[in-house]
Amino acid sequence: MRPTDRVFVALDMPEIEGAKAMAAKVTGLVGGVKLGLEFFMAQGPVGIRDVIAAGDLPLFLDLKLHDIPNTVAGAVRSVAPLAPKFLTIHAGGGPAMIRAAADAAREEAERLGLPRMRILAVTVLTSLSDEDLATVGQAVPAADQVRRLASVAHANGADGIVCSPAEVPLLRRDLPADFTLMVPGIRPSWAAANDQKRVMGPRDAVAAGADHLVIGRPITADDDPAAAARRIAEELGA
Ligand SMILES: O=c1ccn([C@@H]2O[C@H](COP(=O)(O)O)[C@@H](O)[C@H]2O)c(=O)[nH]1
Repeated sequence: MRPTDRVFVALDMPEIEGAKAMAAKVTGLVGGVKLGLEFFMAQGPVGIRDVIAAGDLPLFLDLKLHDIPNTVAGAVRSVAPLAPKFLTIHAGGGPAMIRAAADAAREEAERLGLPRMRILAVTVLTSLSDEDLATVGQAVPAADQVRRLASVAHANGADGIVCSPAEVPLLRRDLPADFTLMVPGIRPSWAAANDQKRVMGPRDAVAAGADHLVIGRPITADDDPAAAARRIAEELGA
């Protein structure tokens, strides 16, 4: 994989033209685009198709599905025609929900004759600290909870997980090499942390064993997004 292929830029914005323009600015400097709740709620599947058709970048659809197994399986089937490379669900939905999503992704890809989307299970959001977890009644360190949820996700057919860079070294020891670690909470030394709490720089995250990095505001909020993406690519060895 080329260093730039590791980076998915998070296009967290509501407008189609803004998302297309940002994707165009960073094409060649990143490996794909991540469209999530802000864009999907505003523009839906039609908007997703529009952004993807305008460029030539793989899609990471970050919808963080979390519901009963039957409902999540239906949602996976509904987005399958968009052919995302990756789709997120919440690992906290439990074993049956994860299994339902993985089965639906496989069956629907076969039915439609499309490449199978990879199901990634979100473990503990990178915006949460150990103290935040204790506040909501999970009195274990984030790293322990991530490890537990990663194991549940792997055992139930997920293709990988979303975790913070801080947990990557531990998970790389526990999990097979082909289990994808998709890692947000990436902050180059020159970028603000914003609402992220469990963070690391891009080079350190890859050195720790991350497969892909999700990077939003350090690129998209910069006065020159292409220059920011280039600095990150250079930091990764491009
Ligand atoms: O635990 C998680 C899961 C998903 N995300 C998403 O990644 C990007 C990060 O954006 P930044 O601007 O680089 O903070 C964003 O779209 C989140 O929804 C995450 O941050 N943490």
